[in-house]
Amino acid sequence: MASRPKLRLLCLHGRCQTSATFQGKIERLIAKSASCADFVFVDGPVELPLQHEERVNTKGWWEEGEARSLHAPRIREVLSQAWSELGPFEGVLGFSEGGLVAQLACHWASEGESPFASLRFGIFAASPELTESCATEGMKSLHMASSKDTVVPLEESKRLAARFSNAEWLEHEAGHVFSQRSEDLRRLGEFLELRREQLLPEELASVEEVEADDRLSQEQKDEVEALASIFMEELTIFKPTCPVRLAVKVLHERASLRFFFPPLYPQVPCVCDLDSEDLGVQLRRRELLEAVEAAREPEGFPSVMAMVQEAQRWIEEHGVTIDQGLPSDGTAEEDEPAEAWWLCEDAQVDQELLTQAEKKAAELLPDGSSGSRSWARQCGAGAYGKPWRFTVGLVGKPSAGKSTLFNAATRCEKEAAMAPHPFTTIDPNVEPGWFAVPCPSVTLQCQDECEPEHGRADRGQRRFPLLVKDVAGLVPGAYLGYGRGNAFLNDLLDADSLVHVVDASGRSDAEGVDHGKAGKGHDPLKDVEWVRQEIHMWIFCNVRAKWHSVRKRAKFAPLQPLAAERLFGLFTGYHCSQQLVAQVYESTGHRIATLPQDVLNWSEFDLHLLVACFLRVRFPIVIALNKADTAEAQEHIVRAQAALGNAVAVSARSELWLLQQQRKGHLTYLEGGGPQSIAITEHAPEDVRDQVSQLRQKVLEVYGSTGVMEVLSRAVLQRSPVFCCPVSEFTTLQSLSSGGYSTKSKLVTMMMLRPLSTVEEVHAALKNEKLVRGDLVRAEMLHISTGQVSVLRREEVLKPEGAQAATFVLRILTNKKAK
Ligand SMILES: Nc1nc2c(ncn2[C@@H]2O[C@H](COP(=O)(O)OP(=O)(O)OP(=O)(O)O)[C@@H](O)[C@H]2O)c(=O)[nH]1
Ligand SMILES: [Mg+2]
Repeated sequence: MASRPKLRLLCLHGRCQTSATFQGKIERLIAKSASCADFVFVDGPVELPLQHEERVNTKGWWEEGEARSLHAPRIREVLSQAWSELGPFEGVLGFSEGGLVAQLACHWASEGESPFASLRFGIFAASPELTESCATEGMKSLHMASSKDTVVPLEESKRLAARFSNAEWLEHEAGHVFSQRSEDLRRLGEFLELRREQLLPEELASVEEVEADDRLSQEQKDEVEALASIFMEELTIFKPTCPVRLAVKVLHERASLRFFFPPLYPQVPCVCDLDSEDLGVQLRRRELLEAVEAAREPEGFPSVMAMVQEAQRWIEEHGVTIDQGLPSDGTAEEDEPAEAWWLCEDAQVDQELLTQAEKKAAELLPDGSSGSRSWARQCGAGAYGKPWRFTVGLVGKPSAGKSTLFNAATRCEKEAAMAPHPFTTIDPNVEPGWFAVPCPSVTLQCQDECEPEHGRADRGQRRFPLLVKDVAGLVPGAYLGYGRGNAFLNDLLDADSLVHVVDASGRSDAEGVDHGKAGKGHDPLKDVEWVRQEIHMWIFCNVRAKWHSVRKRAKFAPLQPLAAERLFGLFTGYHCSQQLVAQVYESTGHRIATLPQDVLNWSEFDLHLLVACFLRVRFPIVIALNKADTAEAQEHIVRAQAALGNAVAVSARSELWLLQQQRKGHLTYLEGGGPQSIAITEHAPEDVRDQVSQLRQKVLEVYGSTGVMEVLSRAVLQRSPVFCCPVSEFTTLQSLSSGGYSTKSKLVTMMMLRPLSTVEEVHAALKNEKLVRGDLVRAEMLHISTGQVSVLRREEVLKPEGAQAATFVLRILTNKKAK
């Protein structure tokens, strides 16, 4: 494991940005150089007025019209605070106005002013020059500039570079931006690596050297000493000793937690990071770090010990996915029968048992039923009190049309690659797309005055955003690592539900190779079964490989209380809580109280059933019978829809074509609509007219629409979300919008929340989005069908009536008025 510490780099945003937006702009650089440097962001001290369509105020470093000189006390204060709470920093990186601030920092460091003396280099992107000449002695620099920059001319950036001796120069064509071109990122990465080698030697320090360093506080020295006596050779202390940088091994040689003490630690928090080259650990990195962060002691107290212990506990608890792919831990029971079902090789899955388990699971948990159960809340960890940003994952075999559906669903200008050969897509594409929700304006008879935030109310529905994720094609045996195998399956983990894209034309075989019209005719119904089973086997094999660890706990009396936690913990890697797994466990007819005795007698079927039920709840799947426009598809679609509840005929290519023609001005098209939704413009070419008439005949008249919007909507509604329209008055139906203002138009704002959200959580979500201020005083609901108003209790759960999507018109009163 690397023994060299990382650089700390202070990043300064440009005018009209914030630390968060700037971080987003350079995220590729951060990702590429994460192993070499920590990127730390701070906000400028001047809050700029809200601009059109902005939801938060952006920041700047100087007031409007103020001279940008070396005399800048407000900026010095911000930087000094950053240095003592988040620093010290070896480097500074500034974009545009932030580049001026970076010059100030270099100047103060060159002059030896406290606390900036640690600073050794600067990266200046699209940076103007300070009016007064600043000191640059001892500073290395890299300058990024563009001849296409119309804000800061190239010449000015060149003059700035000339002020530094040995300046490195990097020119690009992208204009007034921080270039994210791979070539430029590589150069920047090399520059950072070199600084790291020069400034941070690969040398370790002893506890005595830490003790002897006068620059460190006694509290910091005491903590290092205590850690050394507890962790001994598991602890590494890096040189130089000030600031303190440590690493503690938490998983033998495979992972360490790194700690960095800012000068004011423990009064300000230490920085903690996970260092691991192990894939299993990296996959869980964010979760592990969240758990570790939550274990911090209050400020003023040493935290490293508690954080390391939490990491060790978490790793033990989640062992299943952490050491995925690692050699066995050797804990398999010696006395287990050699032919036991849980000791099988991966490839040995009893297909018959799996099919039976799926059937039983479908009876126990019919499609779309889980959202209305009392435990639907447990599905998807902890995002209550916030709007639900829903992600639909598109899965299916290669060339089924996933990327075409993705491009159609997201109206993506920069289209995901589509081609008639397998594995066109390797890395997942993620973009915002749209689905349709019932709009309450229809029943409330105000459709004409209703202007939804997105699009408009039409045919009783309105558009609502979601994220669509297009992943690589799945091939048989993916769970064993074929195709892109497990990496692909991992890409799906953040999806809230799945759309399985099936090539309903039957022209392509199981591997996705298109045999055209001459193809023998593959039965698309076979594909439908197979994808669910592939995901099932992936989870099943992962759990089965650790089954011995559940048995171990169930067998020995002192460990029995841990058996349930262990079993449920084996599922939490699929982004869900232990409580959810516990509820799914009970839905299979078992009782948690007798779990240790029961699981010892479990057959392979029992585990299949648990996995099948879990899958139905965690990853509900809707089928898109794609390529509905082809002649061969019709027969298959009729058969498939008769056999399956949740299958929609789709022609992704037609939807995409319509959107492209609309963009070219050849027609107008109401997305998701039927034969009447297309109006050809006067000057449309003849071939476009022909195509439209074919498309109407083959798709819209047969299936009602292209099916794209429909299939996404079904995928979302499977998870039973709650939709809320907050209004200021029921009489006017005027919406609440940003800042708590009410708008002139009716029912503008709609928010999607997780199933069974309470009134209190709706309030929290509205507050989170800055639609209301203050504490909840009273909540009222307008019954859309009767026009009656009722008062809601704060703990009241918002439940749909019947199978309809749950849409609520609410009036939330708080103790603070809108600003
Ligand atoms: N006729 C017809 N062809 C379609 C439709 N959707 C996609 N195709 C074609 O099917 C081929 C494969 O489409 P892609 O969208 O690249 O398929 P994919 O599932 O993303 O494939 P991989 O990325 O390789 O997994 C392309 O030639 C598409 O034009 C459709 O609705 N109708
Ligand atoms: Mg693709």
